[in-house]
Amino acid sequence: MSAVRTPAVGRGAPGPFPSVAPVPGLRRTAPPAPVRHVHLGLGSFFRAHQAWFTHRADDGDQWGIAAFSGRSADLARRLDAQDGLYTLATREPGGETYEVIGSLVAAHAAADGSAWLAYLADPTVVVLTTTVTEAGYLRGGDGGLDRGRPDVAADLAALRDERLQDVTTVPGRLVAGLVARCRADAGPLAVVPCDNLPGNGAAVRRVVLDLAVEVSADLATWITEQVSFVTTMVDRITPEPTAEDVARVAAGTGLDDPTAVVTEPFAEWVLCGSFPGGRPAWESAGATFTDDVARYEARKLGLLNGAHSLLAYLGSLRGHAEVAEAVADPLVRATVDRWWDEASSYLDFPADEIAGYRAALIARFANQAIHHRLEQIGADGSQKLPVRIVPTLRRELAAGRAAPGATTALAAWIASLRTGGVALRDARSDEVAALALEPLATAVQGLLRLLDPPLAGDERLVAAVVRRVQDLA
Ligand SMILES: NC(=O)c1ccc[n+]([C@@H]2O[C@H](COP(=O)([O-])OP(=O)(O)OC[C@H]3O[C@@H](n4cnc5c(N)ncnc54)[C@H](O)[C@@H]3O)[C@@H](O)[C@H]2O)c1
Ligand SMILES: O=P(O)(O)OC[C@@H](O)[C@@H](O)[C@H](O)[C@H](O)CO
Repeated sequence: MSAVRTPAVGRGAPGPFPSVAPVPGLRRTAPPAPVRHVHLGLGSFFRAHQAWFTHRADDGDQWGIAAFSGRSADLARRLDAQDGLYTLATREPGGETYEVIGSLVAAHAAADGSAWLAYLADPTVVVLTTTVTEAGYLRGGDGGLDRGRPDVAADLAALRDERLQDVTTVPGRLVAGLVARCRADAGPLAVVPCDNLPGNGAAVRRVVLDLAVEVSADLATWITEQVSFVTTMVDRITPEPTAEDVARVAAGTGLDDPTAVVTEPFAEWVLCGSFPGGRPAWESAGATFTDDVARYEARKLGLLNGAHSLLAYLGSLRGHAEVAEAVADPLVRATVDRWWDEASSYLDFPADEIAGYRAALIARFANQAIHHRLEQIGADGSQKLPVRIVPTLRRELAAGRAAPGATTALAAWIASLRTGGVALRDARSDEVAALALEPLATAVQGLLRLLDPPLAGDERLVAAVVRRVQDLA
């Protein structure tokens, strides 16, 4: 991996700075690090965040990562053709810098079940990270595994029949890998979810154990004893790369890299939990290990992600396409501030730190070099709003306050569904679309129920959301 390290750029570097010199070619000139870490969900964020932290870690050359795409084979094939190497472009308004990331040493298609099982049965593999979207864990309304789904039932049947390579869902793949590990007596493993879900360690542990116990009680016991589930707060704004991004990276580096990723300079990773088999020294690359991750999660999910969802729906209704554009709109910005005032009262940080965090977020959102499409953020509203907006809304309502910021966020989602703000892409799109077509009051009640059943029983809230949807439509 040392053969592909580039000069330290990006996080902490003073800006603005010009594009740096071309990176080395996208083929390895030295043997890669041994695989000790497996990742599921080979998307842009993993490449800008977890793989980058490992690349930057002091002992990164001991920690190769084998990553599996969530669904498609194309990206894995392209990365494989480049020995897993790819360009990470860090973009500020004043310029772009490039690193070739070397920590990804093998890229596999989702369907490569035999490789998945072989890695997880290998005692030298001790870390498993995931980025599969909030919806990918298939949690039901109570947070447990949604057992009513046909794909979950099919995975359970495959696991019981020992057809471990036939599973298709994320919980199914995790459990199949753990069956292989248990059989091989390969020892402890840390599962490290890196999606925007509060308490993501406990959330993933629950769906995994819900499925495992149906396969066998012994398997569930083995998982309880051998597998730790680490909770993480992850942060780095990384939009889906466009063809224009790839062309700009090629122009800046002199190398054609179809797998290039564009990200912002800021990066944060806060982790809580044990790594019984060891881990990379991610703290040497800036990660924080703590016993109390919940307050970091609450701050990030409420202030950053909550504002992102508000920007997505309200911004698109006002004709904007990207975050930087939407946050520059005074009406949208004022609503974000209102939402932040509401969310901030429940955060366990000193007021000056919250003020600093908010100011930094405005600068991050306003970064016009990052083309973060509202449509990407607005996907899966039924999964995201319950963790980003609803907890604050419930507390505000319990305190007898009207919560206009939170109310506007939910109303903007509903108005967007009814009048075409961001295009509907949702894990529950059939239900969401059908509810949105109902007469307004029925639609509001049904959609609030989908987010959080008690909200639908609050008549004052329903009336307030109805009025707000009418204002926005
Ligand atoms: N992009 C960001 O700025 C960012 C920042 C913080 C956290 N995250 C988290 O990372 C996740 C992935 O973001 P990304 O930008 O890499 O997205 P992406 O679309 O580039 O990649 C997502 C990966 O997850 C897989 N996937 C998606 N849905 C799945 C499903 N239902 N089952 C199995 N696999 C599935 C995809 O195949 C792909 O491999 C987000 O959903 C979020 O929770 C992203
Ligand atoms: O990635 P998602 O789809 O969960 O959410 C979209 C954005 O809010 C999110 O990706 C943020 O950019 C990110 O969480 C910043 O760290």
